[in-house]
Amino acid sequence: MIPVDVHSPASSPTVVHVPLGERAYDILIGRGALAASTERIAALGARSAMIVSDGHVLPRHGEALEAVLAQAGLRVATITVPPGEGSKNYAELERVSNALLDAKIERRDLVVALGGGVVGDLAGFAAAILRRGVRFVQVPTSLLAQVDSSVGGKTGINAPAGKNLIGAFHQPALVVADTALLDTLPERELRAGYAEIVKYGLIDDRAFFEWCEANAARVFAGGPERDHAVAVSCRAKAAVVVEDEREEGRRQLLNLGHTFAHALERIVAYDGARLVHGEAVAIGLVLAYRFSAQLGLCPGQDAERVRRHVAGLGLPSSLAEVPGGFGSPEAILDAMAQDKKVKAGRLTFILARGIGESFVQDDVAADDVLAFLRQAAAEAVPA
Ligand SMILES: NC(=O)c1ccc[n+]([C@@H]2O[C@H](COP(=O)([O-])OP(=O)(O)OC[C@H]3O[C@@H](n4cnc5c(N)ncnc54)[C@H](O)[C@@H]3O)[C@@H](O)[C@H]2O)c1
Ligand SMILES: O=C(O)C(=O)C[C@@H](O)[C@H](O)[C@H](O)COP(=O)(O)O
Ligand SMILES: [Zn+2]
Repeated sequence: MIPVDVHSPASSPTVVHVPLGERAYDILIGRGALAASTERIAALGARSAMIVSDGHVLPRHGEALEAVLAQAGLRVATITVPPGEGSKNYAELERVSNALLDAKIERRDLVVALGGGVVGDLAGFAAAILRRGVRFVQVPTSLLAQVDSSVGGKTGINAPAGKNLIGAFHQPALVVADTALLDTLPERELRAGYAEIVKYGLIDDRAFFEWCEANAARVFAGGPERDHAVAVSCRAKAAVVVEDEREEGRRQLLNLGHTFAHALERIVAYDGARLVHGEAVAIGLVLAYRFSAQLGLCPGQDAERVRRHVAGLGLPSSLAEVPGGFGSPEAILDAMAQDKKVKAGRLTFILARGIGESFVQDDVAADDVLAFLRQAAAEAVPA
């Protein structure tokens, strides 16, 4: 089964349906999607909702969401967490869970995540474990969250040992990706989110990568290209999730670049002032292609083309660009041992035979990884 676009009259949101049986849901995409979602939310039949947001997003978009929820007939409570990756931890999970219990949120009520991927992952995980599973709605407000984290049901928090190591699969009941909410997103976060867009081209859609090369500036500027990129990304992600919801096979492709990225995020101790997730992914995508080229799997020109595109947009593309340093090749390899794709102690990487031709490679030799990391570490920042 593949996700289905439901055609609607002009100016209505684009609807991508995610056909996951009893866990099926819709993604509403476009400017004004939030205001247009009242009936959909009312149809979920909840009595109460608790908005989980952060201190940057709530003051900008909280009122609009509260109005929609109230119009849908829901009683509304709110909790905020500090902005940034540091909130994906046990302490915030406990605080959010207790707030949900204090508000007497029941299984059929709604946890509504209003924010970027941090809020979505944290609130989604709280919903997954509260009363052994409460419904939740994603209202993603960062580009990254609209194109990736709000779809697919991966929820969780970080552990000192590694990224997203404590979590659960818990699908949302609805995703409302109102692209107008991105108008307040800082430029750095917009760029970081773009890394997860171009990832879909690199995974299996060369034509979309070429579209990205031609249109990245317009995606940053807003307008129809941005909405198009969000819709293409959601469709691409939904197609993979529908095929392999719990990441036993093909879904691992969505992890392209992430074995490197998550290791770097642990090394910077989830300090977004140094590196945010999308920036780590940008470096990881370039390294995954360069590693593939070093192993003789991928033409060097393709790896260079990926690097040029990423670097040309002002995203970091090398280890040397990790602010404050990346530790050492050995530290990166050590962090990779906690990757969730590890099987029987052996590393799995997403590698590529070319642009749009990625594949899952189990049993990658640690010596090959270390040799590559040593070479990548020795290089200066590329021109
Ligand atoms: N579950 C998944 O499938 C999945 C996929 C990709 C990434 N992730 C996770 O997502 C997280 C990264 O998400 P992110 O990049 O959205 O980070 P984020 O949630 O920290 O948001 C980035 C920053 O932008 C601010 N912000 C968000 N929306 C805004 C808006 N409209 N206006 C003004 N400020 C706004 C936030 O307050 C924050 O400071 C990471 O933890 C990553 O692991 C999860
Ligand atoms: O949805 C997925 O599957 C992904 O891998 C998407 C990634 O962009 C995302 O960063 C995800 O959270 C990584 O998952 P993890 O299982 O490697 O923690
Ligand atoms: Zn990611």
